[in-house]
Amino acid sequence: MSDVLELVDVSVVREGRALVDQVSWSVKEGERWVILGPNGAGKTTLLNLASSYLFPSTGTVSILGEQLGKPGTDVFELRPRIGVAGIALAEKLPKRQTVLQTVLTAAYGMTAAWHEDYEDVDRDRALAFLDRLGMNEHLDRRFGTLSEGERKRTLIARALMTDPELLLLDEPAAGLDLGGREDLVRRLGRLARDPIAPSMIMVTHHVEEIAPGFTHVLMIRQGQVLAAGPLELELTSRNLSRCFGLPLVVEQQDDRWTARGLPMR
Ligand SMILES: Nc1ncnc2c1ncn2[C@@H]1O[C@H](COP(=O)(O)OP(=O)(O)OP(=O)(O)O)[C@@H](O)[C@H]1O
Repeated sequence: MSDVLELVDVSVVREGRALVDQVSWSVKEGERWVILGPNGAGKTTLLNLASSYLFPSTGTVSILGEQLGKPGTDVFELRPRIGVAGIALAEKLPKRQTVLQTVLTAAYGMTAAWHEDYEDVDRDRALAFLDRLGMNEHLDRRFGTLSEGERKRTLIARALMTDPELLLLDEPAAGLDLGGREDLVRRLGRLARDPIAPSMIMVTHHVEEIAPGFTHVLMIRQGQVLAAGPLELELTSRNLSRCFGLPLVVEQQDDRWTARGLPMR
């Protein structure tokens, strides 16, 4: 299996502080990774490196075989090969655009609808992804009027539009109610178990949001990797407690994970 993402001794330094500190990490084709860590740990910084929007201060980052900053690597050719669904993108998308237009514009690497002559094949693809994400009843709704859950599902459909080789999800279940979260976890699970779906990296704050089909976890604290490897080996009470800095018990049941703090004495 080839490397979809490879970080070697990567640091990102801002104002004299390492937001990501000497991180080495590799993601192979077909793997589905979860990044866990407390607020400010460096999760989004890792995702920004993986999306080619941030370059490391030191160390090397290679995405889909292309090393960032190396002569010959063109990030504008690389970016359409990476699907990104996150809050930062949602803020850039026009609120008056319909759900269908929001997904269709991704086929042309744009955020806004410039022209209406999209090809039927693109329209069919957009409709198929929206159906898969349970959005086919909302095709003509304006993006700005969607609920948090509907917005999140639209963004994932949009991220899939360019047929990416790597899919990056930044807290896809944040702000969802219990039903919305469970619906999204089921849909992400179906995507994660699809052998032709892209390699995936998802940032989350909660182990309950890890969908069945995810294979690996990276735990980060204060910019440093505490654990990285297969979920079954690394998502342990010991590692999670070290990561979040308090005693936690993690359990797995029927392909789902839960975590809780131990009572105070
Ligand atoms: N441009 C910057 N200059 C200085 N500090 C920054 C900059 N960008 C981010 N930081 C800091 O770097 C640290 C890591 O940020 P990052 O957004 O990667 O964390 P995170 O793990 O995603 O956090 P959260 O869970 O709160 O979203 C934080 O302390 C943040 O305040």
